[in-house]
Amino acid sequence: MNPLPLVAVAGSPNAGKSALFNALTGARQKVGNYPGVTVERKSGRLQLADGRPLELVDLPGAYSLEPASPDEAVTRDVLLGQQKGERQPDALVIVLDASNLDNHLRFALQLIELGLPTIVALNMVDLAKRDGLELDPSVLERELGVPVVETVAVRRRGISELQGALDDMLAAPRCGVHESVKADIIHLQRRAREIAAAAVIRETPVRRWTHRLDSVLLHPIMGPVILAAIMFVMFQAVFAWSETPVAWIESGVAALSGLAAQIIPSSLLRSMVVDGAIAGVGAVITFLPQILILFFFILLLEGTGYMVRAAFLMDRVMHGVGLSGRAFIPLLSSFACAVPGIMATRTIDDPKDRLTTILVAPLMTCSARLPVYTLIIAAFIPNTRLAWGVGLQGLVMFGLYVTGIAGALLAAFVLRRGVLKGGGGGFMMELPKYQWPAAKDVAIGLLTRVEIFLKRAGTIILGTTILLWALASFPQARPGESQVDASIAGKIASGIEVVVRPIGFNHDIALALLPAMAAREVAVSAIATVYSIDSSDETAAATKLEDRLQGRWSLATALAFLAWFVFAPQCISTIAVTRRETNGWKWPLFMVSYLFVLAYCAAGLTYWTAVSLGL
Ligand SMILES: Nc1nc2c(ncn2[C@@H]2O[C@H](COP(=O)(O)OP(=O)(O)OP(=O)(O)O)[C@@H](O)[C@H]2O)c(=O)[nH]1
Ligand SMILES: [Mg+2]
Repeated sequence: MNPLPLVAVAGSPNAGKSALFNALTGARQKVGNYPGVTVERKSGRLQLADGRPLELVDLPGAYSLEPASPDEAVTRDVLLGQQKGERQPDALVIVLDASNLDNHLRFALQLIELGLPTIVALNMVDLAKRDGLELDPSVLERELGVPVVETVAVRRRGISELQGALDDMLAAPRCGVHESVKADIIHLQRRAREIAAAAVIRETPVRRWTHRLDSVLLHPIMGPVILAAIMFVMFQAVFAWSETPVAWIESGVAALSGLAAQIIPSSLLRSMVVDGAIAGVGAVITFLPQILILFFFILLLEGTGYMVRAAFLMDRVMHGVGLSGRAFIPLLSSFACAVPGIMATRTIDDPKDRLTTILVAPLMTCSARLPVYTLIIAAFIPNTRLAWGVGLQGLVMFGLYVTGIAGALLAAFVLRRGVLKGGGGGFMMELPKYQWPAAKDVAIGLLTRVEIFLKRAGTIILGTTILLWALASFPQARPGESQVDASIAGKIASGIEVVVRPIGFNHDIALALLPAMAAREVAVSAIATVYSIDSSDETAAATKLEDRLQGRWSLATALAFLAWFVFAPQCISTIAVTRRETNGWKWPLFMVSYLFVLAYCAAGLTYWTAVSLGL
């Protein structure tokens, strides 16, 4: 059978390839206003006018066919048909950023030279126009020898024209120009500049907006102040905006729990559903609004192009500790989850640089820590307003994030002077133009978060919680004895408690630590489940988790627990992805050990400081 025609979407970073891919296939690839968003090939289907299907692949952006980093190598291998288990594409769609034409044409010229049937999508013409730049696509068509279609991927403008051009091209494949450009980079650059200059119809010299904004946002003093202010507002919002939706979810969970208790006759099954599944998973689900608020901000900052400026501002600090500017984006992604963050280090070319970034990535506060932080903060930090209406709870959260970042910088500093000594690459990425983020991108980003979160809750968190419920329910306690203390889980926890008592941890925490390795949120569901099992009477079951914690833990213990979670590598997926990305067990083991040691010391230090302060 004839395989589907395979068409690759290729071009320089941040040209809008993924946006165009999404517009053509209806897929939901991540789109963000900075280079290096896509680091793996992704494929999708679309239909040609005659009903034939076509396979489209979205590739990581590259500056040339000579790869500088692992993600660019993926692009080269796919395009040259050297990727294992994959055929060479039958045709190409090259995406160009109209307002950055000479830079992007350089790679395009190399691609056209491959001799595959090619279409050029002259993308982002809206931004070019906004900045006073008008281009003539027919000149480009003539110079490049391939069809050129103007597009605005995010508004779906030019998409049907592009689809038409694909139809024509696949009906009668026609190769690109053969007038070979000398392949060395100087010649390519010169030729690219000539073509770009020839295509200009009108250009107003001011690229106004970007310059004006950058003079403020990248200002050596104002810049960092604004960055800190933005982060600060973000964490305030996490608490300030979430109250109402959290209350809704809480009452929903309570209603469900009551309903289940009514329907299911008193039995082990009822305990499993009410104390295990609903109490445990319900306690975690409550934190969805906070996570979404945080991501709303992150998506806005990514979409506007501000994130790369933040990287730029941080570049000096990063260099100071021996990380490259390129480490910023992977570390930033790690605020969502260290797994994609560690994968994103493929954009870093220097191996030691990359390894350092991988090893410190788990110190960035991932969204799985948010439920743990929020629960403890809500229970132990009073909701008071300090000067200028700043909330204390948000301030503590901000502090935890900053501690994680400081820990990462410190760890990188030590690693770069010890085991991973060596020069760092100084590559800084180009700054994208500012723009309003597309509402759809933000919506898709949030939806993806909801999906990921609910999937985790329904699988790994539910599974671990039920397992813990079983371990905490058997063997059954004799009358007068606490069920949890009598159970297998209780016995294991007592063993762990011996190790963690010096840093102020109690039996509850010892019990939560092991299952929380599956996912950090399980710390919350584990505590909720255990309390639920231990309080058989109805009034206690209605008490909020926070209130029960207040009754059982000291403030010093709670703070030590927070400090532990800033550092501890409580996540099997992170360990697994580190093993995969470093091809062996050496580095993941190293990572786990140093992080546990750090966590233990930090928690101990916090506990004893708090105790000596009389908290
Ligand atoms: N105004 C405007 N913005 C666009 C257009 N196409 C893409 N964008 C935006 O440009 C940014 C980059 O788009 P992506 O699709 O992530 O770019 P990419 O080429 O896949 O980038 P990498 O995966 O990093 O190589 C995003 O913020 C998009 O929303 C366009 O035609 N007009
Ligand atoms: Mg992309």
